[in-house]
Amino acid sequence: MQLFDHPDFDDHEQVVFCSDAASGLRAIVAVHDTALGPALGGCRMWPYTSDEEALRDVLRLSRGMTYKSALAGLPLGGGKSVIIGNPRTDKSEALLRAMGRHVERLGGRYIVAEDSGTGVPDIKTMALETAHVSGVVEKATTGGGTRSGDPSPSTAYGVFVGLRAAVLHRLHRTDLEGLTVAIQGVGSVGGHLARYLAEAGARLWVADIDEAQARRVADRVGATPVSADAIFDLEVDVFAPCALGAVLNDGTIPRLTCPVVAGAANNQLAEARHGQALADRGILYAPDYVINAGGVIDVHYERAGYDHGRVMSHIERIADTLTEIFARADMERKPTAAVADRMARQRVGRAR
Ligand SMILES: NC(=O)C1=CN([C@@H]2O[C@H](COP(=O)(O)OP(=O)(O)OC[C@H]3O[C@@H](n4cnc5c(N)ncnc54)[C@H](O)[C@@H]3O)[C@@H](O)[C@H]2O)C=CC1
Ligand SMILES: O=C(O)CCC(=O)C(=O)O
Repeated sequence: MQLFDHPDFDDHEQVVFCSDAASGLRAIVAVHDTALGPALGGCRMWPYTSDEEALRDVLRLSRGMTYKSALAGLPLGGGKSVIIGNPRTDKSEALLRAMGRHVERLGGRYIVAEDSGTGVPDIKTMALETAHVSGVVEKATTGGGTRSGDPSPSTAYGVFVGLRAAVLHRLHRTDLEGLTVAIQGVGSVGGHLARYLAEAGARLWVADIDEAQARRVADRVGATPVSADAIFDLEVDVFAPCALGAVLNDGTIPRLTCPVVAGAANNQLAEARHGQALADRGILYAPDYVINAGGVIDVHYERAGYDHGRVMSHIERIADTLTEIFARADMERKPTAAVADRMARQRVGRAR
């Protein structure tokens, strides 16, 4: 397995392979860049079929976090971790505590939070061994209620305001009444996004490999459930990928007829060239790490002093950042993803 010469290595500051024989933990922590601050990023648990697949995922995810925090204007660097295993069957207190001890050994260079396959209780278990966690504290909302440490509702809100900005730019529409949206993956973020969109009057189609979950969300928000494969072929205004990565690839892009792709999933482009492939088809792509920054904004304020109103207005600035990226991409005739990458690298470069 390549490491320093890995195509996704991208000068990572530190990559740590973690194991714990007693609990069966096998994990990788990737710290991409700490120029702007400590590397904050979620811990994904997934039954990777090879170590190589896990390494590639964590390297791409952690670089994405550097760019995400940079363009969200946060004093944070980029990192991420993956646990190799099935979150339904392989999770145990011993395994999560072992992961917490590995995070603690990094001395605060990496701060762990939730991602696919981990939730608030898991991060709370890690917190028994390390203080370097976020996404765990119950927070008061402006409506007078409370919200758990789970950043997913904030991520979904950011995707919602970002999607609105993309629709305004590409379709010149200021309201979402009757807008048609296909959501791929209706777990934590996709489920909340469906609610925001339904409340705004959008017509929704939802798909999930967990078909019961797709039906539950569809019933709740009045959407139409479709199969996980059919979601790419719908004639809709917006395709919102909210499952896992590499969903925009040589096989799927030719099937899309929507003018806008705007969703929460990390690493949506299988390869950088797929940003150009979308632009060639006239599809406006909202770069993933820009539109899905609501979660990292939320967990940042959890550590820096939480004020729900301030968090929401910071998240709403995602729309301004996207609008700037779309305008520059139009002007320079470049894919939006390439423009966003350049802006993020400039911000990190200035911090260095
Ligand atoms: N949770 C958060 O706050 C944030 C999440 N993200 C990203 O958003 C994505 C979704 O995250 P969560 O909602 O937290 O994860 P989740 O695990 O709660 O939900 C993902 C859903 O997608 C479904 N799924 C997986 N593969 C699928 C496929 N091929 N077709 C259809 N459905 C499929 C799963 O069954 C699951 O219901 C991930 O890529 C994550 O990295 C990004 C920023 C923050
Ligand atoms: O949402 C989180 O749990 C923290 C940030 C993160 O990992 C992400 O944005 O992918």
